[in-house]
Amino acid sequence: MKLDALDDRQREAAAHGDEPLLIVAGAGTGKTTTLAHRVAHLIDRGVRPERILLVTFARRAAAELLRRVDGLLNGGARGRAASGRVWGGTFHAVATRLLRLHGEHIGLHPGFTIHDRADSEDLLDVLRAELDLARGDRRFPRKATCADIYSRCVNAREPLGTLLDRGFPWCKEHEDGLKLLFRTYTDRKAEQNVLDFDDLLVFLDGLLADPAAGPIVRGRFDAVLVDEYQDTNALQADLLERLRPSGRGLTVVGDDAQAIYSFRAATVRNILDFPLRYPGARSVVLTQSFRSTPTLLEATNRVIAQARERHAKELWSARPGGERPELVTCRDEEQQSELVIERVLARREQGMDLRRQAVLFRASHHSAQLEIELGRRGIPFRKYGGLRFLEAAHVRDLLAFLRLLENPRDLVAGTRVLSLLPGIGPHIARALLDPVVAHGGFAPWRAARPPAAAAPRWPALVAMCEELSAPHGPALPVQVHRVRDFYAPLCEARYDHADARLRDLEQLEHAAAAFTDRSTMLAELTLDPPQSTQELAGPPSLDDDYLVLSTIHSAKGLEFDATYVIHAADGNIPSDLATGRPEEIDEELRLFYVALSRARDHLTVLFPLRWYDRPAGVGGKHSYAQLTRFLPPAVRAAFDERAAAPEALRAEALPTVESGVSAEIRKRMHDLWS
Ligand SMILES: Nc1ncnc2c1ncn2[C@@H]1O[C@H](COP(=O)(O)OP(=O)(O)OP(=O)(O)O)[C@@H](O)[C@H]1O
Repeated sequence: MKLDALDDRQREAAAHGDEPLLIVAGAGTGKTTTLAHRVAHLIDRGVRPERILLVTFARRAAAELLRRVDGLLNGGARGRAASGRVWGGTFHAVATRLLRLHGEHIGLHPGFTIHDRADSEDLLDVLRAELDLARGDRRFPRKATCADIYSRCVNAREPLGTLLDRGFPWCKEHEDGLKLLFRTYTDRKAEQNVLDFDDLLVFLDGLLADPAAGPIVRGRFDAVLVDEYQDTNALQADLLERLRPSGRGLTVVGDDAQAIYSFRAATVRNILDFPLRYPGARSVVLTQSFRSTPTLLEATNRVIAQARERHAKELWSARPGGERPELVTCRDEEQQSELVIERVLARREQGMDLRRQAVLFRASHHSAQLEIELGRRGIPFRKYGGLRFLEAAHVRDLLAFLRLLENPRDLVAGTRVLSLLPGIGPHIARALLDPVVAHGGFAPWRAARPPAAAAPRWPALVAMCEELSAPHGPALPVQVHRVRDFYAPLCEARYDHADARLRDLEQLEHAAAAFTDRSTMLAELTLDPPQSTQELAGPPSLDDDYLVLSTIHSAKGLEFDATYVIHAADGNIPSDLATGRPEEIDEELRLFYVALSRARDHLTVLFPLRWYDRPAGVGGKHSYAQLTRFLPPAVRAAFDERAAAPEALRAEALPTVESGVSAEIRKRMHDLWS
């Protein structure tokens, strides 16, 4: 296979032999391109595709990479057949598959169901009450905090005491209670044959450490390639070492400058320490950006140079000059939206499709005002990030039915389902579920006596559960349809906008046809949730044109001809929620860098001087903002700075001097004399 399309360093990485390989690839330097070539090269060299494991951050990324591999293998049926056999997916998806195949070696029942983060929180909440931990005058941590502590301990491989000292000192006094809670949580999951996200990795670790099963699983693969290595955590790095103890056949690719997931216990140390973990590892550093113009790189290089610890690498580009990035100060959010829309439309007039342009922001709610304005003017857009499809209550309800059918012992799913019926609360639900858990099926419900309010619907529920949980039940879309029919009146009774919600579920019914079985559908949706019903409906048609709105986290790995980074104010980026420790500020800086490095040709950073506290404009409470600290004068020198409407701005901007504290002081001084 030819590697002509690559530059020298990319080619060196793609054609590298079996020694451990670290590719440190700056933004836009062709990391994805190189990885795709490496996979294709391995296949071409005779490695069997099913012996290649490709771990990516999201299912979409794996699919996109394998599509490129296809193309490189000359497309056609042979290429597709080959790339289709490669093991691709996220750590969690790969763990699920391996555990279903080999978990029995370590006593795991292959029919386990998976709890996502919200389910884990629910179970912890139930146990917290059951164990009576919330008693006493000092408040026991909330369910979300408990889940956070638990997950961080597991993923960062840190003992509870140390983690509490470092990250949750206010919970230290509850250390014993937390230990009891987590022990009970672990037992309860075992009784229910449930694994949570963290368990998937922990059980895979156990499987690989098992003297009998470990060699079998390791022996499945000749090559393991990992994308976005900068966002892996300690447990994931250890898992990789268990898969490839000497590092032979292991390739990791990443950019420490784009590490943005420490809140999931990811550690940028993994990439920095790779050469120490695998002595003799080859490191290839890619610095030629094929994406951004030199003028944009000048600015982004200056931004990331402010990071405290990183692989020093200055990106360069062979592309001709280009337009300097702009930093635009706006009066307020309205003006910011107007300006973005004006530019977007002007560029579309010049032939740049809407979807080659993106508006990026730190937090999902930062785009609220812009969304209203786009809606008002009828400009199509798609938003990525923020509330995910699976977080919507009605979607969770429907999936709870499917999960219960899959695993009648899943108490969290069962409680959710039964609580939908009138007259049933958590205690009655538990009493009804206990015999089902003990029996492992729904037969005990035939003779059960639900409360009077639930009685009219009870026979239909029991009949549905028995039929759909039987071994050779109807096809998956039919099952979803049956559940949706049963659920529709409950949804109408419970939620506003039931029509729209039921339409979402119709999408889910259509999407069900694409999965081989219920267990795969549940695992895939849980592990890599779609962001919206549109995404569930499959890739958009080429005729669709829409502006992309995205949180910075969801824009990772993407590129656009023009990007608009809005709300570049301190408090937004770095986020108020993260301004504690220097490491957190560094992570916010890297996020800002990820945002700025998505643009190929045009970059506009916008900063509204004044913004309203939510909800937009209601109540009229606004605050004055400071430009983000990540754009000090030395960095701003690489930008063209301008004010959106200088006249209006000057008049409006003046009060900033006299706002807040100084205005208060003046008023007090004034009042002194009245
Ligand atoms: N050797 C090359 N010659 C020409 N174009 C290239 C080459 N390598 C990559 N590109 C192009 O450069 C752009 C960035 O490449 P790619 O998407 O692989 O970057 P990346 O390193 O994964 O980016 P990021 O880390 O920022 O997500 C793409 O448009 C890609 O087609």
